[in-house]
Amino acid sequence: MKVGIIGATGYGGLELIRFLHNHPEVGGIELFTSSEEGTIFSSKFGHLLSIHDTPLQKIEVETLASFDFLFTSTPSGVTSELLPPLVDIGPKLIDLSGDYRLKDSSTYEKWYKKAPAPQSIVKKSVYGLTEWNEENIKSASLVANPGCYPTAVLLSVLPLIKERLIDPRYLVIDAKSGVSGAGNKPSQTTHYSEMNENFSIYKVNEHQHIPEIEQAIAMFADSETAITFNTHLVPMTRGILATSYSPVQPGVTNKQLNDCLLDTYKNHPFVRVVQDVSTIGTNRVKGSNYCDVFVQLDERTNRATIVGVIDNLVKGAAGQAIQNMNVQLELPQSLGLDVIPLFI
Ligand SMILES: NC(=O)C1=CN([C@@H]2O[C@H](COP(=O)(O)OP(=O)(O)OC[C@H]3O[C@@H](n4cnc5c(N)ncnc54)[C@H](OP(=O)(O)O)[C@@H]3O)[C@@H](O)[C@H]2O)C=CC1
Ligand SMILES: CC(=O)N[C@@H](CCC(=O)OP(=O)(O)O)C(=O)O
Repeated sequence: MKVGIIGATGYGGLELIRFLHNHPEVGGIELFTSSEEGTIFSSKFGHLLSIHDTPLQKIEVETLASFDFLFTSTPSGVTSELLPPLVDIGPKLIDLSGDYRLKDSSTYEKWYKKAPAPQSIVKKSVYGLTEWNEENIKSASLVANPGCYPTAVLLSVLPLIKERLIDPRYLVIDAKSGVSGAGNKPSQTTHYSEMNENFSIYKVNEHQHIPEIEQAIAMFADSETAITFNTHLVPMTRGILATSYSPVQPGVTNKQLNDCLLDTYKNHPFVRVVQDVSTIGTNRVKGSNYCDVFVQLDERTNRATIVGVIDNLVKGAAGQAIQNMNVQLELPQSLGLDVIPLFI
């Protein structure tokens, strides 16, 4: 099977290469660029010496049309124009950007401040939160891979909202991310001397993942809600930890909350329900496709504390994208993704 990666030089692209390299069904991986055509990949990324010594190729629809799968890992606003001519002409498309996640074009315009993709194509796209949308992903021609924060948040809160154990009207989400979440383009906020030894909040009440989380809560848990969601930058490279707070419905117990998570994910290899809070943390999932979830009822306030942890570049991006490819091919979800977290 022939696979192409557009945006291969970015962090999401590099993680796609790392996992697809070991995927038994992938015969060839070809890498595309908008800015460095002809550059030998391993001359730019030394860790791929003797693994990817091929030149980066120019992005051309005619060339891309011959692939079985195309992964696009580009900034928002790129695939809204690039992908429409490729839909339904051959390759299955998996887009890691936010361009096809939001079903309402005016919502995309408002939060991303960019022109939306054509509505007819957005309509065809399938939201790739694997554990919650497997049946639709199977037959999708275009998968909109979820955002990194939404993955950590949704996998932890959706079961509890769906089973009406918590009240999503008062859901408050406090999320933290490592710096690789911002991609490889240098900026003032990610500059080492300004980010190191610093812990900051950003995009207060205006993060573009707010409408994505609300849309998914409506889609999978049948609840309309307006969430409070804020994001923080932590001086580390990888990882997201999202802590959500919500009142529980009257009479709900800690056991019911935990049983709900355990029951929801009993047949899902990548979501682990953690019982002992001392074993939850970004280094327990680092480099892997796991999402660890945790819930505990505060009996004093009758509010639940709900935690979701992922590696933003794996379950939050490349790993989930490959998990979706496996679903589309009706292969075991963990094929090519079965790695132990780095931990130390
Ligand atoms: N980093 C993360 O944790 C996550 C990122 N995402 C999303 O995935 C996408 C990729 O993220 P990430 O890898 O971090 O980003 P990076 O900034 O690290 O990489 C993006 C890559 O896109 C390519 N690119 C830039 N402009 C264009 C263009 N006009 N046409 C085609 N390619 C272009 C560049 O490669 P070249 O110059 O070679 O073309 C660049 O290396 C983004 O939409 C991001 O929001 C989603 C989940 C998690
Ligand atoms: C740390 C950091 O800056 N993270 C980025 C992640 C964004 C992202 O991946 O954006 P889309 O998925 O919506 O394209 C942010 O908060 O904007």
